[in-house]
Amino acid sequence: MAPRTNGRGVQVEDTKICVVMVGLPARGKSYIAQKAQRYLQWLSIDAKTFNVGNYRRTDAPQPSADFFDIGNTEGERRRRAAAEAAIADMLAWFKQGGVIGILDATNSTKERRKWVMDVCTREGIEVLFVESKCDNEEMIMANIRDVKTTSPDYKGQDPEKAALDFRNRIKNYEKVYKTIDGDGDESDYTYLKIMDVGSQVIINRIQDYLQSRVVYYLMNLHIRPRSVWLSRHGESLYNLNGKIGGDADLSPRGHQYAQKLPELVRQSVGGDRPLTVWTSTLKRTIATARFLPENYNQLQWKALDELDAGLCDGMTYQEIKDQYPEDFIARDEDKYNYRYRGGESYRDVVIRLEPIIMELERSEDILIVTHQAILRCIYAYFMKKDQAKSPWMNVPLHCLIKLTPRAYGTDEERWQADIPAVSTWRAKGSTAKHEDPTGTA
Ligand SMILES: O=P(O)(O)OC[C@H]1O[C@@](CO)(OP(=O)(O)O)[C@@H](O)[C@@H]1O
Repeated sequence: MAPRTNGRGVQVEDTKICVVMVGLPARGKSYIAQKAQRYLQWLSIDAKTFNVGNYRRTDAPQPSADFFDIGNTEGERRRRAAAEAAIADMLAWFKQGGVIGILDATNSTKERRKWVMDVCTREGIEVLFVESKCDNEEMIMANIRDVKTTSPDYKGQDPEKAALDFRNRIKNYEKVYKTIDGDGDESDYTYLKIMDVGSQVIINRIQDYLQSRVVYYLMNLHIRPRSVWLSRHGESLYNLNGKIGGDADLSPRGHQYAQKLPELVRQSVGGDRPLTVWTSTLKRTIATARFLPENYNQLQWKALDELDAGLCDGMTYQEIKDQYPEDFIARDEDKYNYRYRGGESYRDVVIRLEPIIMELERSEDILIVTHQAILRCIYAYFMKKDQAKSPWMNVPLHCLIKLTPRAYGTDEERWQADIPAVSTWRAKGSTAKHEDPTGTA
């Protein structure tokens, strides 16, 4: 589409994209859809998933596998009606300003894909097909296990019967399923085809920046089991004094935490499996990671440095309130968007963390030793915390957090080191140097 100007002569993007999932059931389409939605929302790009199955489920009781047979005309009529309803809602959502709509369905025939393509093109919406093609039995089985325990279609049913029914449903789809093969009309389509969860990918006719961002992200996803460990640095001398920013050394208790960290990590890993360690380039995170075993690879990232407080760097919250009272109030009113004079906002931090998230998605087990604001942003990505709340989250010092991504969410465990530290958490409106977030002192 032609770019629009915003009145000040600056070109603004007017792209709207419908990401159309393609593939047989149990190929991880919903997983891909929800990951893409989360990634985009975290980057403040308005994205929403429209799951056709949910529309089908609202109008009738749970059907059996026969319902999905191509010869079942009533089934076909209802499945088509569900797709129409989902698309109608998506188009209405685009009109209200939505940017990336994700149509989560099998879209397994060329006819169905052409229909979606025509409807979207008429409305000026770009279409990006994302096909997950997988013949890996192990992965399909894992997905079936997951579906039969989590899908609303099989709620309360005998798991064995559910698995059998689901397998029959897949067989019915297999009768009509056509992969996007670049033949005929489809050779002009924009698509990403992911084979066996990333072992091979095919990309066709990617048109613009936003599409390429989505495609690059999806290419980096994997579903091998792994965890991400997060820790703040040990208590610093600045933390003790209630000062923000800076590049201070650890306090004596901070050093104790550094000595304790290898044991905490070993406990949470459940063995001697080495992790890769990422720190910031600031002294307090590097010092915190220095006793970790030598076979742990360590890497310093500038992108993991603490939120830059600009002119306020090195001040206490009380000093900021005294010297920049308006800024102090503005930050409390909208902490996510407030940008320190000459420094950064949480929104800025998310943008600079994007390559970290991309690299995390590509990687296996990683331990990140970083700072309060940075940890909040990374945590928010995995745990789907919204922007208004995440900058106010309490992330205690001397605590190791383990996040384990699963098919439909992320599990969290915490290990608190038995080493006291000040609290750097601050309530809205307060300038207290150290507060107790639980209120129990
Ligand atoms: O956004 P707020 O809540 O002010 O928290 C960020 C602050 O956390 C601090 C501690 O108060 O980070 P750090 O973990 O690096 O010590 C400050 O340096 C930083 O400005």
